[in-house]
Amino acid sequence: MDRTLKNCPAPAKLNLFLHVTGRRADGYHLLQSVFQLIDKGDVLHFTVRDDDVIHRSTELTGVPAESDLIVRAARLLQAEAKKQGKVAGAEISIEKNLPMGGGLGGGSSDAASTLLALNHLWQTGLTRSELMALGLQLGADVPFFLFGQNAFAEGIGEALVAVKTPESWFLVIEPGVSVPTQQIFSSTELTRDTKPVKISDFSGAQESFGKNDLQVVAANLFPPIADAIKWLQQYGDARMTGSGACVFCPFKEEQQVDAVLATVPLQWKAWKAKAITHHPLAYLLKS
Ligand SMILES: C[C@](O)(CO)[C@H](O)COP(=O)(O)OP(=O)(O)OC[C@H]1O[C@@H](n2ccc(N)nc2=O)[C@H](O)[C@@H]1O
Ligand SMILES: Nc1ncnc2c1ncn2[C@@H]1O[C@H](COP(=O)(O)OP(=O)(O)OP(=O)(O)O)[C@@H](O)[C@H]1O
Repeated sequence: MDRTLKNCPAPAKLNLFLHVTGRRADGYHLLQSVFQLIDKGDVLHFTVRDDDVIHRSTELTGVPAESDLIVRAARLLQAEAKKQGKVAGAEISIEKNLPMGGGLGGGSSDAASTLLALNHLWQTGLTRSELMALGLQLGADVPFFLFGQNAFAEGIGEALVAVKTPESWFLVIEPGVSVPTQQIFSSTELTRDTKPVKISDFSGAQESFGKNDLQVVAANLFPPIADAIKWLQQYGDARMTGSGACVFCPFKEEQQVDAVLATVPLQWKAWKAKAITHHPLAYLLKS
């Protein structure tokens, strides 16, 4: 039985497009989006404890341990372990690389990797769909990371179908602001009536498909987002991911990204990432 899992990746996602098609009675929005995994993310380390303490050994500025999605994910799974009569505790440390409030799904991916790693270490044996149901309690983006591959998402983001996406490189700009997702979704400026599309519309598109309906709202509220989009649009179809703040542009070749990366104004942090097809921890659920 493994007692440690070190260097567990928690990859980021990009929303290749994000359409808001309606609103549920509880205020959550109906979306259509394609979620793309990329080879950049946070890194988590887990060690099983002999007691039932869940301890986060890394400080995360602005995120107390009890509200950290990592700790909350561990506690949800611990409750399942307890039902099985198990004593389940863990020591967890984090290398946080993704910006918070960046639209890259960092916190959600951390939570998903925690569920995958601890389900393995504690031998709780939950299935993928059981973990996805637990994850949805933590946030609309968590089920996607547990799904394990690029997906066309509907519902509030939890109804997922695997989709093939182009082999791409991305240039990502962090505009230096943190966007509260709830503020964007609750804006009176947000349009909520984009006409529903079919997966085949996305798959059959030769060029970049759709738009991000949250972008206009976020860019108006946070001018650095508008500035980053305007700058990156010189090189292609630049757009925002999720509710922002990060902005990305796809390229076919790595050399093209490198060339543009070298010219990004110093005011922004920018990096390149490659599209990946599967979640790097997906193997934990295969056996
Ligand atoms: C914008 C996206 O990142 C796109 O992938 C997600 O829809 C947001 O996912 P998330 O960060 O996991 O979001 P949650 O933590 O579940 O929700 C944050 C807030 O965003 C709003 N929210 C979120 C998802 C959704 N489909 N409709 C919403 O209206 C709700 O007001 C909610 O209070
Ligand atoms: N482990 C965590 N990592 C990052 N943020 C966390 C974590 N746990 C809780 N949070 C809280 O969640 C908020 C949103 O963080 P996150 O980085 O996931 O945003 P995001 O990338 O915009 O996500 P999304 O694309 O899902 O909207 C943070 O501002 C922070 O308060």
